[in-house]
Amino acid sequence: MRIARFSHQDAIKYGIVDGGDLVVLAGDPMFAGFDTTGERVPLADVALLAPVIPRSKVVCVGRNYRDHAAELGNDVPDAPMLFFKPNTSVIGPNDAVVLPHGSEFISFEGELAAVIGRIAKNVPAERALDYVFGYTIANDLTARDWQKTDGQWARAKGFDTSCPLGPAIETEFDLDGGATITTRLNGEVRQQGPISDMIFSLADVIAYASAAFTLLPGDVILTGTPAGVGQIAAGDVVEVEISGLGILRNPARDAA
Ligand SMILES: NC(=O)N[C@@H](O)C(=O)O
Repeated sequence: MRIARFSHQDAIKYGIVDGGDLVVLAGDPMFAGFDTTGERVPLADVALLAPVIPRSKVVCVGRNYRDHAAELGNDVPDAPMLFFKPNTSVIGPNDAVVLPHGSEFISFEGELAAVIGRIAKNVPAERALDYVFGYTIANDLTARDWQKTDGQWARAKGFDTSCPLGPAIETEFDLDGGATITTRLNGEVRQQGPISDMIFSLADVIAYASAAFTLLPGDVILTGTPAGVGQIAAGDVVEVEISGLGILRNPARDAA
């Protein structure tokens, strides 16, 4: 089932994608279940939004693909290397990435994202995927220069608009189905890597994270990026495609 969050006639709604239409849901499916209102809205008539605004946090994993760690001259970690992005960094499909003043190098990083559906604390890896509501696409935009100079990654990873999510949440996505992440910059393929290359599985990451902090319904986990990251500039368009989840497209512009 593919679930979208969208604006239509000045209202924010949730809906199940059904061909070219959205079957409107009575409320936020994460909290209100899947009752529908019976209303159908053409997809062409709506503006897709980020499929979820994380309740508390976006948890990210760094250097979870060997080839990406290597391309930046980094070793792979012994355990999932976690960092956060604030929910104020989240934007939706087609929203502009605003390149922050003061950074000379914003990099795209295409990633698979998981949306947590139940409160998760001290969850063992064997049961971790039971806590996943669904899957979507993310772009872990990074101020590479601040990442080097600041020491801590709060600014480099958390600036406004640094976390595009979308286009929708897929509740039936096969993690072992051979999906690949493809990132295109202005139509040119820059990243292409199978999610099977992840060093730490999503289940490992949920178990590791939930041992330290509680994951809430609506929290999002970014699972790392494969090799091929690069700079994005004003006027560019970046697309991240994951087979089975669609395409997340975002233009970039300079801050006013
Ligand atoms: N270099 C860097 O920040 N990478 C991480 O975000 C990652 O590995 O996905």
